[in-house]
Amino acid sequence: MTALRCEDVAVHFGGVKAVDGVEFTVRAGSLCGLVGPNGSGKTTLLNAISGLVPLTRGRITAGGEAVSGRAVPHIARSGIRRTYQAIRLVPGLTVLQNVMLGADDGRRLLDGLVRPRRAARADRESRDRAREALARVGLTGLEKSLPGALPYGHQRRVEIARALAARPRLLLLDEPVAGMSPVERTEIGDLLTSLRDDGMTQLLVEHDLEMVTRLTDHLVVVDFGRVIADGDPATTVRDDRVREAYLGRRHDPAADHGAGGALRGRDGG
Ligand SMILES: Nc1ncnc2c1ncn2[C@@H]1O[C@H](COP(=O)(O)OP(=O)(O)OP(=O)(O)O)[C@@H](O)[C@H]1O
Repeated sequence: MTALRCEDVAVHFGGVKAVDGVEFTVRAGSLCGLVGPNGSGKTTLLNAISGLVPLTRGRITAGGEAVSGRAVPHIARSGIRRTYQAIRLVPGLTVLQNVMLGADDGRRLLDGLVRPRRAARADRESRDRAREALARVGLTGLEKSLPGALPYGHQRRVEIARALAARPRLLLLDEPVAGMSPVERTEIGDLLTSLRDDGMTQLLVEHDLEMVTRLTDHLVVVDFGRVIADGDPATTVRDDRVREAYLGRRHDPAADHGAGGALRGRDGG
């Protein structure tokens, strides 16, 4: 079954063709990697799927329903949740409160104004879901901490918990291990595979090709806003077009890694 389908998706910013005719499918229950050199259009694609940027052309569907053309809250309520490249936690709220923001689909706030009793029930539900999500990412016991007091790797987990609290059907992850130590990267990798084992569909943007090849079921490689390779990770990563996109010459990107290192592509960012 198809969880996500992008058909001829284009996002242009004036003359910049950030995404230009992208086609790919993510199978339900799979962990799909989306890789490519710096500036190849990965984040723009995640933004397009989550409704943050409008499509110049094309169509995106999730579980058969149209996503393109919908507003961000509608897409979020339809079960598509994401994390961001830069951590976006609210510093003045506790870990639990931050995660509760993900569990709440906006109705709690509305109910609070007009139906206080129903709001109290929704609040309890959000709290339960948030605790469940924190347990899932291994952060039980840190509910009352402020995010700024936690190590960086834990803050990333809080972000993932916030997305999980909505019990999404599709989780978009934008470089969830960026800036992490090798141990933290391995732990997050284990978390993503265990979520996949639970049946959660994920689209993972990540620069570390060795990690992506190891974790994912399927790999989509983009360059200059276009898909240049798509398929089984081990084969795809050795495709000549992928080698050339990363290094501008024949090379084996997957073999070119130190532990935890990441090939950043053309500009080495
Ligand atoms: N809002 C914007 N306005 C103009 N150009 C943009 C905008 N957002 C992205 N771009 C450009 O679109 C291209 C694709 O950017 P995008 O951030 O999607 O790439 P990326 O593959 O996620 O890069 P990275 O790996 O460095 O995060 C780049 O040339 C970028 O400068």
